[in-house]
Amino acid sequence: MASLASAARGCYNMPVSDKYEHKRQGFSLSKVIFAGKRDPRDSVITNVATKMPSIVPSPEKDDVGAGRNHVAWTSVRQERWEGELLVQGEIPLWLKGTYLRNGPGLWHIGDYNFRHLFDGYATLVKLYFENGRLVAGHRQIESEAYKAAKKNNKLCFREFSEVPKQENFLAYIGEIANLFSGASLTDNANTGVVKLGDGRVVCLTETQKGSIIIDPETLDTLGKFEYSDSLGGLIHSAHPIVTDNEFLTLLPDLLKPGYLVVRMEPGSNERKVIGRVDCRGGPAPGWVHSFPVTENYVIVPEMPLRYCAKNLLKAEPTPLYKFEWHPHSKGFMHVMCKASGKIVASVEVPLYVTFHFINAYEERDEEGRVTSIIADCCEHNADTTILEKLRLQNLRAFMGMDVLPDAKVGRFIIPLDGSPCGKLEAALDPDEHGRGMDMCSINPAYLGKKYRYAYACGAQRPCNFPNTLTKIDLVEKKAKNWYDEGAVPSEPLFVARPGATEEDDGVVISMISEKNGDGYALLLDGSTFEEIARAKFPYGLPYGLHGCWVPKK
Ligand SMILES: CC(=O)/C=C/C=C(C)/C=C/C1=C(C)CCCC1(C)C
Ligand SMILES: CC(/C=C/C=O)=C\C=C\C=O
Ligand SMILES: [Fe+2]
Repeated sequence: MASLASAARGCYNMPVSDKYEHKRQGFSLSKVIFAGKRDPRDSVITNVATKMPSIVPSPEKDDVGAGRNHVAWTSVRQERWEGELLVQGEIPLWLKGTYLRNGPGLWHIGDYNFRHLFDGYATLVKLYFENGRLVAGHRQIESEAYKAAKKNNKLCFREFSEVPKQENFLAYIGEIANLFSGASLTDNANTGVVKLGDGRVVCLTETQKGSIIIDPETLDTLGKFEYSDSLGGLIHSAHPIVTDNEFLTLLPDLLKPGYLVVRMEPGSNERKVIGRVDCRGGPAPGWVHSFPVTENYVIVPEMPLRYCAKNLLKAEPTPLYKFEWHPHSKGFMHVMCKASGKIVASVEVPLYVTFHFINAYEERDEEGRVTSIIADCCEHNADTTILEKLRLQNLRAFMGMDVLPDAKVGRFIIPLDGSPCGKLEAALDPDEHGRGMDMCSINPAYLGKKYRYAYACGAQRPCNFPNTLTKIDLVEKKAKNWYDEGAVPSEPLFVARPGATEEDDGVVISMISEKNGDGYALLLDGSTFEEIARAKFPYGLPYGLHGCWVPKK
């Protein structure tokens, strides 16, 4: 057990093994005992499964509720917890498996507070469903960046907006040199989590070294996912396209502006090049947080929000962090044939800003020839201020003003007949979802295919962050919205009912951070979008980004 003295220093100085006694025997979850700091703000509850008393994480209640500091933007207090949750409503019996959600849940080291939502150390949350019951938990990912911060009580690697402070000029030069080799970049895998075709579960961020294998049951950090090829580069898309058959991703080339489109087989760590896209504008490739695919093509977006080598080197953040807005460089969409690597279209499109593509598909004529590609994304009306809005001080400062910039379901229409330009329009009236739009998912069986439904976060204004769950019907051009006043819901993840024939036959899982500092897991019916179950966590949940579903074998 940690001594009281070390406990008083808080979680950073305590080895994980000292902090917990933690066993799991099927559903009779045994002890989940936190031996850390005893603080009046820590709530003592009884573990639902065992009636064992346990101390569980709790947000700083004083700071939440009054609009000062929402639990969504408050660091989780303990490194891990697990317990069974009491379920209100009915969890369908067919729902068997684990929902995993990754995200930056710890935004400080000692007294030092991080600047941006994307800076936080990765917190994995799990919801394990079986027989209508639900076991939940969370755990910090043990990245090198997180471990070094704990050990040294300071930032040691470059995060999204944070750069370690150097003691002298020589150290500064050393750090810059390490930037070129990638050594000073973070491996804080805080963005997404994917299940590969071979069963390995990998947490990811935008640095390639931040690819970390975890155990979806225990949430243990198992080690780095090492790419065995020699493709090099330091960064990649945070959102590879992962199916049972392949892993596709984009590697931006900052030296000779372009992107490598690469593919990895299940069971392998070796990415192979499908082809290369050369950028058509600007001094650097556009930021590729995500990209879409169709059945036969990989769509490579070239956004006018571009990586910026100069900003990468800076110690102090610039308004757009490691990026720069280049409207004169224009925006493009490139279409590459997956089988041959040939570029079949490269069109100029209106300026755009997106983090997340929703889906894409091929439109065909009567003879079955592909005439165009439709690619949908959460589009921020070509306005980069969304990045600034995601600064923690802005998220925490909500005083009821309507400050979330408008966004829409942006639909790119990319002709394949050699026309030089594509179109970008709103797939439906953005007022249907309150002009907020991000954090999307679809039925994975419709990946790359003509589809009708998307699930995402929308807005009920006034707000400073997407605060609704929305089901978008792209045929009827209508949305159904779920809202809980003051709550911040995380990305809705659709899980199909086994054997379903309708696209929306399944459930939607989201995690909700409430305005009173509490949090709950929420299940909506995929079709009606009505609540079917919720389960309250014994502590408030920080906001999280992306999730995945790991079905029970
Ligand atoms: C959480 C999220 O959505 C995005 C995270 C992005 C990160 C951590 C980006 C990190 C980077 C560096 C540390 C330096 C190189 C550039 C860049 C990929 C932006
Ligand atoms: C949370 C977010 C945007 C919200 C704006 O409407 C973007 C997250 C990006 C990274 O995964
Ligand atoms: Fe993302």
